[in-house]
Amino acid sequence: MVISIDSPLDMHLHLRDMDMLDIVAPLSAETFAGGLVMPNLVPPVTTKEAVCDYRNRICRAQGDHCFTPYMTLFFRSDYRPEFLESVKDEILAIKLYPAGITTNSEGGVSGFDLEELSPVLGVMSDLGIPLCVHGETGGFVMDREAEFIPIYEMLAQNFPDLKIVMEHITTKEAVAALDRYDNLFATITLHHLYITLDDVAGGLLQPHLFCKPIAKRPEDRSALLNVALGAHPKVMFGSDSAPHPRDKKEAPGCAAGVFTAPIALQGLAQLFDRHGALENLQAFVSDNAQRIYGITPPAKKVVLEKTPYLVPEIYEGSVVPMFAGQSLAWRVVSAG
Ligand SMILES: NC(=O)N[C@@H](CC(=O)O)C(=O)O
Ligand SMILES: [Zn+2]
Ligand SMILES: [Zn+2]
Repeated sequence: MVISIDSPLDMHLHLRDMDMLDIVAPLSAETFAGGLVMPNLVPPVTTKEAVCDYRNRICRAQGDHCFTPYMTLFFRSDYRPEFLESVKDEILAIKLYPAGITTNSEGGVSGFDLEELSPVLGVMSDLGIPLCVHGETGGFVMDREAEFIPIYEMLAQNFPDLKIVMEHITTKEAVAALDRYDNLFATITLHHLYITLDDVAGGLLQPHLFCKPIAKRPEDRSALLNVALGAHPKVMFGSDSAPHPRDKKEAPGCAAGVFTAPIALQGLAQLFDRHGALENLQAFVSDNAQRIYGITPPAKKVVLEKTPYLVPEIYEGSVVPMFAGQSLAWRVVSAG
């Protein structure tokens, strides 16, 4: 069996910098037509110059693959309106992190005081710049996302014209919030469609499946599967592919992040096929994002075939993917 996907998009992607960028950028660019590139570098991407320089480094690293890096800026509440106006054509979204909640988020916001956030959110709304959010509180780790939903609601109510993307959702509470506000959208990762906390910590600890937000309960995964497999019009694929060097994962103090970019389309094809939902994969992995963000990615046809594919144990001796050493039921035959 063969399927083809037009211009697959990864709307939440960590490409990192330097050596890691050189390893992972070509892997995303090989099978995806574009991706929303996260700004949590060290230091974070907070100036127009940093956005443009980073885009140039990505384009150099991706080789001759046809791939559009859609850039983001790291949210700060002290951005001036003139700055936002001057940077708006270089970015697709601004990404907000609560301070210290995930990898390289120390420079994020330390509270959700509307008065403090309003000036920047108001200008973003006027300029049509979407807001992407890592939505977790500092509460108990399994409750962090559900506790954050009232903050999403407060933002959605106060800025009805601002598009707000709940990034990498993991709970049934986040799925339920989607339909309560016209301006709330979400990305869903591959790993959160496959795993629960049991897969991470139910047996021997699996560092390569450890990420923020942590994988949740079976009923949460079911809620995510329901909207992803049904290609709910407000959800998009965002891998949250978050590579870390192997020695930072297989270590005490394991870094958070699952590396999925090179196996994401194969993993999605296997999942949608298993659930008899292959006809919805195109919408989940491209069409919904095109409509939500108003983008037209480069034309790229990716052909997948139902033939076993052995996932590499490691890339460039450095970074271990999800499903390392395991066989997936689908392989990429061609992309271009
Ligand atoms: N998801 C993760 O566990 N890690 C991401 C950060 C993020 O997306 O929260 C990373 O940059 O490593
Ligand atoms: Zn995040
Ligand atoms: Zn991320």
